[in-house]
This record gives sequence, structure tokens and C-alpha cells, in this order.
Amino acid sequence: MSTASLRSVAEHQRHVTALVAPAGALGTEQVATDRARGRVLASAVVAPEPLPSFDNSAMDGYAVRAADLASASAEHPVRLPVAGDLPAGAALGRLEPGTALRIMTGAPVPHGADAIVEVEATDGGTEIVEIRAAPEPGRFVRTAGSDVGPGQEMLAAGTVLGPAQLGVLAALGVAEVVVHRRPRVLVCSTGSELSENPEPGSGTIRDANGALLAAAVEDAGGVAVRRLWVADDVPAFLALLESELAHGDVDLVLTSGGVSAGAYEVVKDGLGPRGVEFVKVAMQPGMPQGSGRFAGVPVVCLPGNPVSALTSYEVFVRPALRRALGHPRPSRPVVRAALTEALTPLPSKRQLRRARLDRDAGTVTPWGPPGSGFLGWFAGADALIDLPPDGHPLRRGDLVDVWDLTTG
Ligand SMILES: Nc1nc2c(c(=O)[nH]1)N[C@H]1C(S)=C(S)[C@@H](COP(=O)(O)OP(=O)(O)OC[C@H]3O[C@@H](n4cnc5c(N)ncnc54)[C@H](O)[C@@H]3O)O[C@H]1N2
Ligand code: MOO
Repeated sequence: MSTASLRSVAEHQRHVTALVAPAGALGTEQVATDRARGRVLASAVVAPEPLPSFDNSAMDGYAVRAADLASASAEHPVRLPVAGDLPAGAALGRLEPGTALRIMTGAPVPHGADAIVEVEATDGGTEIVEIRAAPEPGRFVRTAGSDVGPGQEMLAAGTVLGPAQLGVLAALGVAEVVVHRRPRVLVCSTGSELSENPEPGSGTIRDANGALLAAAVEDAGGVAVRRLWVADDVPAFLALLESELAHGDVDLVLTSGGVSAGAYEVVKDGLGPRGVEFVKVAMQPGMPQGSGRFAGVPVVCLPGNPVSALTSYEVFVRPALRRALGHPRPSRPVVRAALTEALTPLPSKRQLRRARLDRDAGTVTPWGPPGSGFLGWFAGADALIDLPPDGHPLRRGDLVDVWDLTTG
């Protein structure tokens, strides 16, 4: 196949996204907030009550009336009798004019008080306190609703629920949230060489793709519902897919292997005649690709070399899954970094080279050879250098686009 007939990466990304993530395809579900970490809100959360819900002290000190202390200074302190203590959790108290109440951070500001004097501006007295500063009314008072107003849209639809978001939901007593449903993915490895217990040197190998693709799906926020393996046997492959999809619990099938030009291409031979499209994409690794539907369910067919399978997943599947999830950041963040060694882009193909990114130095080092058989090297990498096709040879120090695989 001439390079002119290769499909561009961007075009295949559009195909896979249209297949996997048509808007609203997956629907929403209500989940317990304490099980919602990492989920994406499908509906906004409106604050059911204000935060804080009562005026409270921002400091350990004394609740006072500012007017009683108008003349207080370091040279002319004002002495007030201490009428009692208000620890955090205390019931709402009352401050009589001309007195102070010892108050702790978070305790309700008593009726009659309008300011807090921090203990450092006093002598710390427990019977009588000497106060050396004149507070403005409102000083160190956290007023009700000053953080979150009642009825305020607290978290917008599309928010990813992380620690701060889950914290505020807990503070507000929001026990359930409406989130986008997680895409359920069936991961299917193919190849008669795969074995649970291969004899070293026997020609058989363990299934790496099932493990890496299932992990990648979960990592993106999806659910790897089942992991299967099937030999290079077209009727067995089709029968397995049919029986698995009959459960009705799969949103996407991800296959690996059996898509190139050999004599035993189980995926291509099985799904090609049934409407799944097999193409070559102008990319290295990950040139042979397939996408379409089987039994009405989207199927994305990745190449078998493990580096190709994982790189293709990153380029085509992960962004589509994240879009299906309603995620606000479907793509990995791309940073510019300086090469630590020379690299020459490929003619006519976009190349994604495994690499190590030094975020402090702003540099990136290619990690391992470009071939798609080096999964061990991939395991030591944390980034992909994205080289457009047909570029000039790059020298050490030249800036390149880098996908940061540790965030997103
Ligand atoms: N004549 C040609 N040969 C090949 C071409 C081509 O265009 N013409 N393309 C090459 C490229 S590029 C790739 S990528 C691979 C893709 O091949 P397949 O998707 O058909 O994958 P397989 O042949 O089944 O396997 C390739 C390789 O990966 C190993 N493998 C497969 N599945 C797993 C797994 N689950 N875990 C671990 N390793 C796996 C398999 O044993 C092979 O070594 O084709 C090139 N050939
Ligand atoms: O396209 Mo294949 O993925 O290079 O080895």
C-alpha cells in the first residue's frame, strides 16, 4: 500500500470518536457520593444549605463587641471580664455588653458579638482578659454562606469529582450525585500463540495486551467488564463475540492482534466481511487499525504488537472513551520539551516515540528503539514524543510536542 493511501491519524481519531462517543450515548446514573471519586458530574449540584451554616470564629481568641474595644491599643489595653468558654461544637451562646467569651476556631459566634480578637493580641486571661487591639466589626468572623451561598450552583455539570469536590459534597451532606455512566469495555486478545503457561522457547507467549488494555480502560475511567482470549479461529472468534455481546452489558469491544497482512488474521477475516473497516493509518507504531460494529456494538481493532496496541489505544481509544464519559479533558496534556538527543521524523508517518519527560528540566529523552516489540522499554517510559511526518531532522535541544502519560 502506498503511503498516499494511508488514513491520517486525525481522520481515524474522528472515526473512532464518532463510533464510541456519540453525544449522550451512554446515559447517566445516580451514585453514592462516597463511591464517586473520579466520576464526571452529569448534572450540576446545587448547595442545599449555606457553608458555613452559621457564623463562626476563624481564630482561637475572644468573642467581643467591637464597640467595647474602640479605644484599645498596645499602650492602652482594655480589660474585660471573661464570662465563659465556647469550644468548637458549643451551642450558640450570648455575649453581654462589656464582657468577652473565650472562643475556639469553628465555634459559633455568640449573639451580641461582632468580632473575634485572636489570643495573641491579649494576655490570654481566663477571668479577666486584657485586650491590646481594637478590632473592626466582622474581624475573624466567618459568616454563614460566605463560602457557599444557599441555592448556589456548587459544582457544574462536567466537573470531575476529586478530593476537594468530594470534600465539599460531604460538608454539604450531598449523599448522591448524577454522573455519566462509565463505558463498559470487553477486551479480547487474539492469537494461537497465546498461552497461560508458555514453555520458554516453545513459540507460545503470555497475553500482555489483555492486561495492558484492561488497565488502560480502567485508568481512563471505563470498566473492563471481561478479558478474553481466542485462538486464530474465525468461527470460534465470532461465536465468542456473539455470546459475550448477548449479555447486553458491553458498550465497546477492544480487540488486539489479527489485523495486518498475514495468513491468519482472525479479526480482519472475521469482522471484515461483516462490515468492520480495516485501514492503514499513517502512524508508527500502530499502522493497521480497524473500527466498526458487530451485533450493533462498537468494535475497535488494535494491532497485536503490545507497544502498537497501547499506543493506538492512547491515540484513538482513550480520547473517545473520555469523551463518552463527559470528561472535560479527553486528551493527554501536551507539553513542549527539549530533546536530549537527535531524532529524525519518519517520511509520511506520524511517529509516537516512547520517552522520559524531565518536567523540571523541560527535557525529553527517547526511551528505547522505535520498533513495536519493545514493551519492556515502554514500561520504563512516562511520555510519548509526537513527531509529525516529514519533518526536518531534529537536533539535541530542539523543542518537540510531548504527551504526558502521567496526567490527564
Ligand atoms: N507483511 C506485513 N506484515 C506486517 C505488517 C504489514 O503491513 N505487512 N504490519 C506490521 C505491523 S506495523 C504490525 S503493528 C503488526 C500487527 O499485526 P497484527 O495486528 O496482525 O498482530 P499479530 O500478528 O496477531 O501479532 C503481532 C505481534 O504481537 C504479538 N501479540 C499479539 N497479541 C498479543 C498479546 N495479546 N500479548 C502479547 N503479544 C501479542 C504477536 O505474538 C506478534 O509478535 O503486523 C506487522 N506485520
Ligand atoms: O504499526 Mo506496527 O504498530 O508499527 O508495529
